[in-house]
Amino acid sequence: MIEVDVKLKIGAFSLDIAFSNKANVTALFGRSGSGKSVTLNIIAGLMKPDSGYVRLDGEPLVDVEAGVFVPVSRRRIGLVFQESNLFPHLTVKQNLLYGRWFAPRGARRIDFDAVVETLGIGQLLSRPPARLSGGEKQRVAIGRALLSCPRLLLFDEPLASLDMERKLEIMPLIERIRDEFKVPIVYVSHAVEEVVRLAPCVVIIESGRVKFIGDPAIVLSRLESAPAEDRFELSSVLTARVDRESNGYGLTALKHPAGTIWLAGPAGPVGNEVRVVVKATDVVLSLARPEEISSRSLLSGTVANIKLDGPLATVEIELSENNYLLSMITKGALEELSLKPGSPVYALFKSAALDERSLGVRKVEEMTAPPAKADAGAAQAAFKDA
Ligand SMILES: Nc1ncnc2c1ncn2[C@@H]1O[C@H](COP(=O)(O)OP(=O)(O)OP(=O)(O)O)[C@@H](O)[C@H]1O
Repeated sequence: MIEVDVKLKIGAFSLDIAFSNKANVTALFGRSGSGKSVTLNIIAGLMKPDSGYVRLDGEPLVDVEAGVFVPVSRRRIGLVFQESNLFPHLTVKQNLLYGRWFAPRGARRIDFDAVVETLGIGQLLSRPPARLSGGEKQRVAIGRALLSCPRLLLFDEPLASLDMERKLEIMPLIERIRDEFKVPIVYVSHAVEEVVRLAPCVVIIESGRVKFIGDPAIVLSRLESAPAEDRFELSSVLTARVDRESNGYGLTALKHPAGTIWLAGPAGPVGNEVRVVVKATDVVLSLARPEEISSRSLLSGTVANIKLDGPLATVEIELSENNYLLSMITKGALEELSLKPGSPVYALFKSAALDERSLGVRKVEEMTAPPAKADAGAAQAAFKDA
């Protein structure tokens, strides 16, 4: 359990953050300059708050009023930054052992070989960091942090400097650390996909304050709590179940209470619960059920709220209880459709706009039996069902 209640003024910026969370991963999410890294630095002990406390499992790491400040070296917190910060003069193995050196003898519960195996870095042990790719460096940095047998791992945008392929390699490793090594994590990220996949709890930070805290699937999809990102970042999270494994066209039908979502790839076995991220700019609204249209996913709902911003409008659609979808359309379209709270609407988006890779189901052959006969007739029937 992490408890944070701190205030800090640095120059013109003032931070006043309070949250507590029992979940294994807490994501800190917010736009650039909102105070995520300062919060992380206070938890790590790299910055001292003006007032307040940080507690880990009830034990204060800092408590200004009580005069407690545990120095960084004694907090037993593992840090992983955007840049791996490996020691250039040490080999991978020496970098890893350096992390281990920080773990008190009695607390070395995390096994060197298990970490090397989990992170897939066995073949890199004798190399210097200069001979590693960006993704490999990050894996070693995660290993070094893990081998210090930390009580808490802090990740500050660990995937931000990597390309999509590398991100998709490392995300499952962070999931394994979360699930197998059971070290609690505080994870700073700008990426909705990372937050949704890794964290059951997100803290939305805006201008140094906590704006909302809760399940990312709810918090990120509501107008009142969605972070004030630029419009291309605004996304909703839909929770659905695999209804049918891939049809003849390789699409997977996901059952959502408001309709069917078609995903352009695998999503695991029938019944598997998945969360898909839909960008607000990808969602089209219609008053009538559209026919003969290329968009595959069609959900029905009711307009809950509307926020105007210059020539654009963000429409929040209630799909089912605690299930919302944001759509960004033009103000002109909003007026032409006479949309207002309570209006029934259909929301459409293209399967091609959904990134099935962020679900973490990568090997089609492992998850889905090949279709007995991928004939076009069966596939078209599947489409009609949708
Ligand atoms: N050491 C410092 N001295 C002065 N101001 C600082 C210092 N560190 C951070 N700030 C300021 O505090 C504010 C919050 O910075 P912070 O790095 O926490 O933002 P962030 O949310 O992590 O942003 P990003 O996503 O871009 O990393 C910014 O206005 C920043 O300029």
